[in-house]
Amino acid sequence: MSHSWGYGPSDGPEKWFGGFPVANGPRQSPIDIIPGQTSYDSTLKPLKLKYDPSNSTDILNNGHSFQVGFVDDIDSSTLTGGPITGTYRLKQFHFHWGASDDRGSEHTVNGIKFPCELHLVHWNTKYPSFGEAASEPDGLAVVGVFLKIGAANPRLQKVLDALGAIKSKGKQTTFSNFDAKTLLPSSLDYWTYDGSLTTPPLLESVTWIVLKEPISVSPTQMGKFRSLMFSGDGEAPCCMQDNYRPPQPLKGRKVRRSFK
Ligand SMILES: NS(=O)(=O)c1ccc(C(=O)NCc2cccc(O)c2)cc1
Ligand SMILES: [Zn+2]
Repeated sequence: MSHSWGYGPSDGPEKWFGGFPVANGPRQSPIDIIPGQTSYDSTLKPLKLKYDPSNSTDILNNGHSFQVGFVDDIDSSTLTGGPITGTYRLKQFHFHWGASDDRGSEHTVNGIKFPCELHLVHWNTKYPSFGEAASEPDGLAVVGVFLKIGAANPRLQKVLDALGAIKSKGKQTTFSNFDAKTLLPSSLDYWTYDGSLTTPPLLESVTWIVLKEPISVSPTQMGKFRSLMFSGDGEAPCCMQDNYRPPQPLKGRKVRRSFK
């Protein structure tokens, strides 16, 4: 069965059920977060993100987005606290964005789309590897951060300046000494719910932790995201944009919040 999926009319989110039936499962992501329908949970702990800048390794165009990878064979860049128990290791971060500034995020808030959304992907160290954790209901934790149009964000610049070297699918280059913490907003207030990967294989193994406060991005910086290609060298050029899955049915799930 061909597992080639994408975001176009013939291979996009409305077509993923064919190859990945879990697409219509009970805990799919993303979702529309309706703040008035979330429950404040005073037992939720503060998020603890401890990222070691020396852990970043590379930046890769994987044909769906681009991701910055981290060394994850020791507990040096970790997520603890929040809604999770135990220690989760940072494996990579990546983004989803639109063809124009009016769309691009995967999660929405009261139906509002942001132009971009950052995902910091972590896996539960009670399992031996990311791959094994990815098939466990408590295997992954992804921190989602919204990007909102405003002043240029200097903390994004190092990432954006590297995109020229990974324009087409499969391109990869070294990316060292990047402190992922600099991408976080000042407040770590969050919403949390049980969900899934938002791309195939859509595994229902993600504890989602979506920060309430967005970080800024300028229209020019958004243009740099859109300079990437879904396509590889020698293929028909296809701009990397609108690489987001729309919100999925809540199916009775509760969304909790860490703040009053
Ligand atoms: N957009 S997302 O954060 O939900 C997301 C995070 C990671 C992945 C991912 O790692 N996909 C590749 C994969 C998935 C499961 C097992 C694997 O070995 C690899 C996909 C989506
Ligand atoms: Zn993502």
